[in-house]
Amino acid sequence: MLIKQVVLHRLQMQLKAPFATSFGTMKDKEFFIIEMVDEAGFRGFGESVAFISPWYTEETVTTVEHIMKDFLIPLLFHAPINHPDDVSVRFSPIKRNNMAKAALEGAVWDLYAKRKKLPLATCLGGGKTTIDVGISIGIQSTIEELLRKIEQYALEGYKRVKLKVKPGYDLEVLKEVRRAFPNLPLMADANSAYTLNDIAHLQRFDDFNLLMIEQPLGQDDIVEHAKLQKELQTPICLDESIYSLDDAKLAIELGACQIINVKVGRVGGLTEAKKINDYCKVHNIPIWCGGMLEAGIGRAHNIAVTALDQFILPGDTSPSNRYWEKDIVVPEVKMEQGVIQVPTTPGIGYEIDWATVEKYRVERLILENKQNRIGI
Ligand SMILES: O=C(O)CCC(=O)C1=CC=C[C@@H](O)[C@@H]1C(=O)O
Ligand SMILES: [Mg+2]
Repeated sequence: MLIKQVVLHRLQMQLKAPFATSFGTMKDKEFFIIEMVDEAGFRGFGESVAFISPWYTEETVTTVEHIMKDFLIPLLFHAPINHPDDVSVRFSPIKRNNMAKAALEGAVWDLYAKRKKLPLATCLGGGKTTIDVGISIGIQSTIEELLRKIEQYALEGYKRVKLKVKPGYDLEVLKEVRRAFPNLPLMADANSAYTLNDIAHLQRFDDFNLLMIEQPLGQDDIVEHAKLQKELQTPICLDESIYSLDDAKLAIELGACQIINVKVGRVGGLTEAKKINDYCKVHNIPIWCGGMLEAGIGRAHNIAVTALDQFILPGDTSPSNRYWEKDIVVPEVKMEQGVIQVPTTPGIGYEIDWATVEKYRVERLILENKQNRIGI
């Protein structure tokens, strides 16, 4: 296929409720929808996940725009693409900038699946018909409020609860949550809020029967995580430290984690996520799909990748109404009894709700392929 046009729609959507982590609070989400048109008139869609500030990774909405527009899209226009797996090879001269790469690669995968008239999950090799859903709860102003939220989400059917923790908002919170919900599948995400000086403190997390503790130390601390894991009973799950299959290999080999959170944007796309799936399957490391407060298109990509077989644990891909008054896809992503159905229609399996896109759009950029090459 030959990419003829890419339209970048920059959207700004208000979250239903602010989301607080150890690194800051988000009230709304700004991102790009990538609309990609091929020579046959098929349209594929991707979504960028970087935040407005570089507090989760170094990328931002503005760096994603710059890298896509000035470097990656010209590479895509350069020559036809035989298979979406070729995109990461085409992008390899550009260092990192994984979220920019993944946004475009996701649109190529959707295009490819639509041309094949197959669901995206099927094209990736995923066989699940439903995916298990967990929820990530931001830092709350009081423990009472947190307990009330957990009760509500448990009633809605979520299969596990992830709490955000940070120094000063951890042991007491976990103790109260465990007291109120002794059997709840529970985990904690620290977003790098601790250091190796906190080993004794982190050992106290072992009292709460957590499924895992996510990213306790810094993103570059793979060796330190290996040291910490030796001192903890609770399995460590890495998030911010894993940018690629190579990072996953290193972390597993060093014993830095027992579980991996795979975010498609962070690892540079669906092809890399699939490689991590296959490697972790061989090495018996359970994985799950993390979230970046996505709107419907990113959510659809997450559902498709979670259909792969090593995505054993419930992910953070919750339904649309968890975050948005109105999502940008129809139908919206729905959860029933803690599961989301994997779509069976071609591509991402959701239609774009253009009226809603226009309502939230703050900028639109149309890039045409001026190279008059012959497509396949
Ligand atoms: O529901 C989601 O989309 C996941 C939310 C979530 O936990 C996260 C979103 C963005 C950055 C982090 O705070 C974080 C995570 O670390 O997994
Ligand atoms: Mg995390």
